[in-house]
Amino acid sequence: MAWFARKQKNYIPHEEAPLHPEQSEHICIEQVDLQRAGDPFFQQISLRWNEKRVGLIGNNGSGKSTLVRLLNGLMMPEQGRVSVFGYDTVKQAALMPALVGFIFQNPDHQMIFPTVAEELAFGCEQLGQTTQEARASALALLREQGIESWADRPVTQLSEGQKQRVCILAVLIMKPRLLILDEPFSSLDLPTRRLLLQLIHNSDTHVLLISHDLSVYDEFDRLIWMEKGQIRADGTPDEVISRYIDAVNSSVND
Ligand SMILES: Nc1ncnc2c1ncn2[C@@H]1O[C@H](COP(=O)(O)OP(=O)(O)OP(=O)(O)O)[C@@H](O)[C@H]1O
Repeated sequence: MAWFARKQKNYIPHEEAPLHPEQSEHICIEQVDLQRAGDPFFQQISLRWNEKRVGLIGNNGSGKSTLVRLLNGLMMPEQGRVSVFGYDTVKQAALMPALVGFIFQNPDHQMIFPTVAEELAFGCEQLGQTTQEARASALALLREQGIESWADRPVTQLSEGQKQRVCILAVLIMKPRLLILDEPFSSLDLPTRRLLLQLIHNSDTHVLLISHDLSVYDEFDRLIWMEKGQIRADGTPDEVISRYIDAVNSSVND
């Protein structure tokens, strides 16, 4: 939610957030109930993790997007509690935009500035930098990525993959502690997908990635498989992918 985080008027950099008595290294979903379209969807769902690279898979409608929206405060549990590193997503909702960066499938829904450098610089200004400092930080990041020549390019003239790369950089420059990506690669070719995966792996933030392309989870620490609003499996990517493929094969053969 680059756009969401960066449009917050009362943005509080998480380094300045008051210490919470329950500050923790974990992301926790505790006994959460939630309805969708008036029907119970999550019932007493619980999850807890602190691994750096976590994936989320499941068929269409299984609840992946709903689950990640609980983590950035875009949705609120009806029962139970959701906390990110000890910060309650409801009671401390104002901190979520700084703690949790969000990337959607469609970069056009996230970009709000005319040029690449402005898109990146805005996040730095939110962190308290002056306009000049923010532009210098944006240029430094573009240089580090080998794409300094993009600085003054209009974002409308970038390809989908280039836009998604800028969106990811615009979120990473704000140093969120958790980066959530909801189907970020679906319209991208293989080389761009690999480049963006590398970018994610090189960052030291916690990552939660939703993808229908199972090959992206190769180097992930943990994979969670959702089905009909429940956790069907949770383990290493190899274990969970093999169980998922078996289930898909047996449902196709039924
Ligand atoms: N805006 C909405 N209003 C009401 N119900 C919704 C809405 N969006 C999704 N749902 C319902 O919530 C449930 C979970 O959907 P969700 O989008 O979380 O699934 P998903 O696993 O992310 O699916 P996909 O892989 O298709 O993106 C589904 O039953 C869906 O019909």
